[in-house]
Amino acid sequence: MLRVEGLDVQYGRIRAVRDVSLEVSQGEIVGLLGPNGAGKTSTLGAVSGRLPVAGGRVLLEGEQLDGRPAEEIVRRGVSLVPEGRHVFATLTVAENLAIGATVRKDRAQVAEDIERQLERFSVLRRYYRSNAGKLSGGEQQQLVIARALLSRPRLLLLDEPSLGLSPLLVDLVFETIEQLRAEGLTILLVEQNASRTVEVADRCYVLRGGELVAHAPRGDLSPEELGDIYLGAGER
Ligand SMILES: Nc1ncnc2c1ncn2[C@@H]1O[C@H](COP(=O)(O)OP(=O)(O)OP(=O)(O)O)[C@@H](O)[C@H]1O
Repeated sequence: MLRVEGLDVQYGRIRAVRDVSLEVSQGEIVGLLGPNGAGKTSTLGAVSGRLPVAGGRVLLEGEQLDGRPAEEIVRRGVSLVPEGRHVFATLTVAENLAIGATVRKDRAQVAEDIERQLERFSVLRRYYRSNAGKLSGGEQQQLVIARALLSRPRLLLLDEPSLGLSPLLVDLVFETIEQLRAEGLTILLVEQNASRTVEVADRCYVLRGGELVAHAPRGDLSPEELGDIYLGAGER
């Protein structure tokens, strides 16, 4: 479904991603692991059109995504849940959800999809008319995932969804990821929580210093390799 070929991403003269190639097939959960500053967020930025591609190509089902505006990429079925749970704090949960559906015209189905997300994340129903800024971190994470789903993506890009959450909420996030895959979604999951990611992902890529250093199917990343990722992260 997604093919990234020889991707380079630059911030001025800083090369954040160098010659990265990866693939995500339909129905897969693919993990993208690596320590702070490895280039994971920059890779998702380039795929989602939020950052310019300095070199290489990004293809969705064979069609070129790089060079297209971010909104068109959403319309083509790729939705990003950015790092840091960026909700619109002064808007209600309802308004935040509606923003996720702005690329769609099928209003009746949007209403059905909102209902489906409120069933999935019951806390969002409870706070539907409250300002999103009042939600806890875990609740905001549920809101940004639900908001991303409202564009009806075929490919979901998740950037560190479990970061800073309590163990119970980390469980909820990973359960949600597995549920979404069961519903037919394809997922590229950026995480520093390597041990949980290798449990759910069909395959994992490991980035370090902007370069791809490993690619392994489920079960193929050794404890030593995982340990390296953690050590590289420098915080666990
Ligand atoms: N806006 C920016 N301007 C300049 N350099 C940046 C910018 N954003 C990221 N970088 C640099 O690009 C490199 C890759 O950063 P990136 O955020 O993609 O890594 P990451 O693997 O997602 O790490 P993290 O887990 O900390 O988000 C780092 O060296 C970082 O300092």
